Amino acid sequence: MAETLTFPPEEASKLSPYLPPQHNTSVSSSTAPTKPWVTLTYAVSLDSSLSLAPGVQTVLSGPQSKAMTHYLRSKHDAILVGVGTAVADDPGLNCRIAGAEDSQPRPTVLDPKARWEVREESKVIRLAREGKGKGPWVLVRKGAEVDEGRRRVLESVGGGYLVCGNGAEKGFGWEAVLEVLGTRGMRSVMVEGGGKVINSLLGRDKIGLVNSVIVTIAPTWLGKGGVVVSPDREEGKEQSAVGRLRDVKWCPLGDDVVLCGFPKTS
Ligand SMILES: NC(=O)C1=CN([C@@H]2O[C@H](COP(=O)(O)OP(=O)(O)OC[C@H]3O[C@@H](n4cnc5c(N)ncnc54)[C@H](O)[C@@H]3O)[C@@H](O)[C@H]2O)C=CC1
Ligand SMILES: Nc1nc(O)c(N)c(N[C@@H]2O[C@H](COP(=O)(O)O)[C@@H](O)[C@H]2O)n1
Repeated sequence: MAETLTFPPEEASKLSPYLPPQHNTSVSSSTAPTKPWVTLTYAVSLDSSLSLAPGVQTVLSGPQSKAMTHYLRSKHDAILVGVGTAVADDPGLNCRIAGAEDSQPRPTVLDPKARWEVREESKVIRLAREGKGKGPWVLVRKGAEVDEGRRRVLESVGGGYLVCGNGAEKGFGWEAVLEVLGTRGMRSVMVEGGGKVINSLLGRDKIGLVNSVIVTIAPTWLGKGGVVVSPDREEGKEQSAVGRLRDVKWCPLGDDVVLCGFPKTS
């Protein structure tokens, strides 16, 4: 049986400035879609690695910061990962906080070429079927060849393939991703990873898309060869475009420390 997690209210209150506005009502169909609030959140080692190697799931968060991640999931409408993570981790992408079982985020997978072999046994599908999570949305490029069996699996749990962008780009721009989510009533999205997703979201032309950053830092070095968070640096500049966070707060949680802050908006 899946574990149930608890996250103490005194810890939760420290995070509240960095969370999206909470809504008690469902979105009315007349509400114009707006860009969802984006929280970028992940766990890294002291050498900025998300995992030991591409395709390898690596536990970094201790129990308290893991509970924090699930608390964050309860505060967002959607949770987003790249297909690399979906393939490597077979993630559940649900919320397992006691008392927040009804606040399930919508799992969203960026998969331009529709290569994720989602099946009945995939954890996210099993959890959705058991009523412990929602059916995933898989964002694919216009013209992607979609497997009909996988489509049936997704749709059987209320998920599905969503076409994103105009097919002109290899992937799709973040603006297109957020538009697809906003149009479907998602007012907040928590981006969890992996490396390509995070580094692309911290790119030069993405300033203003990320509203807050919450990073768990685990007291370990994974060593060379890991999947590293390190966005491109503009030529001749002393830092990446996203630069330094403001209004920073450091919250120790067990052996880990959680860093919260706001990125540049312009
Ligand atoms: N420690 C942590 O908090 C986390 C660790 N991970 C780890 O990260 C690793 C996976 O990272 P990566 O291999 O870099 O894969 P990834 O999860 O970033 O997925 C990359 C793929 O996503 C798609 N994609 C990414 N950005 C896109 C965009 N803007 N538009 C369209 N498609 C886009 C592309 O198909 C790309 O090849 C795994 O080992 C996983 O365990 C993943 C999430 C969180
Ligand atoms: N917060 C955090 N700490 C770690 O140590 C991790 N490895 C991850 N990974 C992310 O969590 C997903 C798996 O969790 P569930 O099966 O959904 O509970 C994984 O896919 C990454 O997005 N996160």
